[in-house]
Amino acid sequence: MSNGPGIVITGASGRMGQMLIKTVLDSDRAHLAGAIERQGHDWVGRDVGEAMGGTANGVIVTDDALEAISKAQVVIDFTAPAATLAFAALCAQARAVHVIGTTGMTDDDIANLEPASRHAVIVRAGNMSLGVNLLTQLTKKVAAALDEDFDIEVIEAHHHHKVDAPSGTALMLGEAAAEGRGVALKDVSDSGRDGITGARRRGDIGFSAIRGGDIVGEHDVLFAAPGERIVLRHMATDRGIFARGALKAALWGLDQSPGHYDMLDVLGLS
Ligand SMILES: NC(=O)C1=CN([C@@H]2O[C@H](COP(=O)(O)OP(=O)(O)OC[C@H]3O[C@@H](n4cnc5c(N)ncnc54)[C@H](OP(=O)(O)O)[C@@H]3O)[C@@H](O)[C@H]2O)C=CC1
Ligand SMILES: O=C(O)C1=N[C@H](C(=O)O)C[C@H](O)C1
Repeated sequence: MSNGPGIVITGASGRMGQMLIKTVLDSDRAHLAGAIERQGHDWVGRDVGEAMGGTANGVIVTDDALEAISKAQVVIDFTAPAATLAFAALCAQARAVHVIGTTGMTDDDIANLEPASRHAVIVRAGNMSLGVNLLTQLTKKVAAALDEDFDIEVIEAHHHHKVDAPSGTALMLGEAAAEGRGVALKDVSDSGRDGITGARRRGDIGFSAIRGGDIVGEHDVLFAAPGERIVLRHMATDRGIFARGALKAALWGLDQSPGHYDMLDVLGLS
């Protein structure tokens, strides 16, 4: 007898895909209903437990996403923007909760999720950990309390495989800082400085990205003024924090009406 709702994991062979599979298998509140990989991937047709180097668990990796999703209540998806948009359409069709951790989505990509969110629950966040979501609220408060004498910089560091910058988390923190200041991030964002950039513009929110080794994810929000600095910091040392957040979002999403939600909604921090 299987426990709780059936959850499908996309991008099963990925760093987060494997962590999510372990987290769902360890949970007594849900069960693993499917594991999806793209067509031609060498995991397709194999038992996912064995493919991960462990014991068989009876879930065979498939490239037939619609078939897998139609048998589940939830899809947890940490893949890539184009794949996530395609999975959103399938989740809407199957009325499955779609938990999206994928980052690097453009404003157009996010707008393109809207039709799906009219039929199914979407929970999307660039970071699913409790710590980072709490940090967004602290960032907003500090930014609201300080004036533009304090330059705001978001500094992030990740492993050398990461393909997008600034990270989804850095953008969440930048949005929170902008909200605290009562400005739109798009009007004050400054990322990718290189060459003769000119002096820093008062009121800008800057972004810097470090890529190296196996860094799981580190984020500083720096408030720098003449004579003093405040640094708010989050350090992730284990991808399990993101997977546990995603599972929490999945279970929460089952009780919601169709719509587009984030982790602040799930954690009751909004
Ligand atoms: N919100 C959060 O809390 C977190 C978000 N992330 C985000 O999650 C995403 C994945 O990160 P990570 O696991 O490190 O990346 P990986 O590259 O390790 O994994 C991505 C997986 O998605 C698969 N994939 C990509 N495109 C498709 C497709 N079209 N159809 C099916 N599968 C596809 C990849 O397959 P293949 O290998 O064949 O390309 C791979 O298995 C990133 O956007 C990252 O920023 C990461 C951690 C936390
Ligand atoms: O790609 C990663 O690894 C991570 N991505 C997310 C992001 O872009 O912020 C979350 C976490 O920092 C790890």
